[in-house]
Amino acid sequence: MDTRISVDLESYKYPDGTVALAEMRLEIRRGEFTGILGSNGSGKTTLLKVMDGLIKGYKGEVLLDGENVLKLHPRDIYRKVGLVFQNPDDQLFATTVFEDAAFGPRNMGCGEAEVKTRVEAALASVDMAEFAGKGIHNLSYGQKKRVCIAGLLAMGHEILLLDEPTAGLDPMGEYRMMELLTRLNRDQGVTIVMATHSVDLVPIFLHQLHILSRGRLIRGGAPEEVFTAPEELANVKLRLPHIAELIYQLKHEEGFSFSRLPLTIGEARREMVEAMQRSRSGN
Ligand SMILES: Nc1ncnc2c1ncn2[C@@H]1O[C@H](COP(=O)(O)OP(=O)(O)OP(=O)(O)O)[C@@H](O)[C@H]1O
Repeated sequence: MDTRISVDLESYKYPDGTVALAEMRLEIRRGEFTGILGSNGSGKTTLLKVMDGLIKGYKGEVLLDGENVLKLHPRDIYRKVGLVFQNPDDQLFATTVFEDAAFGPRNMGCGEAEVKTRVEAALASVDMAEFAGKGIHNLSYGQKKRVCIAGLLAMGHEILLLDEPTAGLDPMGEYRMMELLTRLNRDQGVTIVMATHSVDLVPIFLHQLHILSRGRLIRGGAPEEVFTAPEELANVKLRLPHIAELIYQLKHEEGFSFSRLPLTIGEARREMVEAMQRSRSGN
């Protein structure tokens, strides 16, 4: 997999002197589904804005497909990368769903036939085709989030940066949003980076995880490499996924023998069945 975004920052300070990012080094590779996990104020939104070229004035370098983001024309960034804000009301502004999703392609100079094709395909990708004529103000919060994503897909973005896409959604809405992002990633090859607090959803869906605390990268890797011990996560105001916490307690407090820390219900079930079999056979 080749690198699409490379972040190598010594530091970024907001104008009021707040150091929001420090010694931040990470890579986003083509086709990966990556999570940026951290507690409130850890620097997730700032990092996404740095990747999208919205924040400048940092010490260090951010590369998009090998080119310095600060030297690229905004048009060349937005052709490839799209940022979905946490609150859809900060992003949507047209009166209808179709018109909102059409804004980007029209702005890129696409003719009306091309705009229609792109918008219809993008709305279908996010399961919102039947809402094309509906007023934005009549949509639910979760539907608005989908329209935000459709607007970026209609522009043909290959990389989506999403700021807490599951925030404010009900449990089924969270799950459906993660399934939608998984589909875009797996079936359409969209590289996805999402900021989140949602430790329970992350291991089920994501390939890579970067944990931030106070603007610094604490650890990174596949979810099973990152979620290993509750103490380390508690230090950065996070926790293990519930299922991993249960297995961790059974192992460390009740003496059950598990070969590894499972992160999903399916993995936990397998581990428990194996542990029971070992216990019955006396091993
Ligand atoms: N415009 C700004 N001016 C000054 N400080 C800011 C600004 N925006 C963010 N900060 C500060 O930078 C730090 C990182 O903020 P950021 O919004 O990136 O965190 P976050 O991890 O996205 O938080 P949350 O999970 O609460 O959305 C915080 O200390 C915040 O107060």
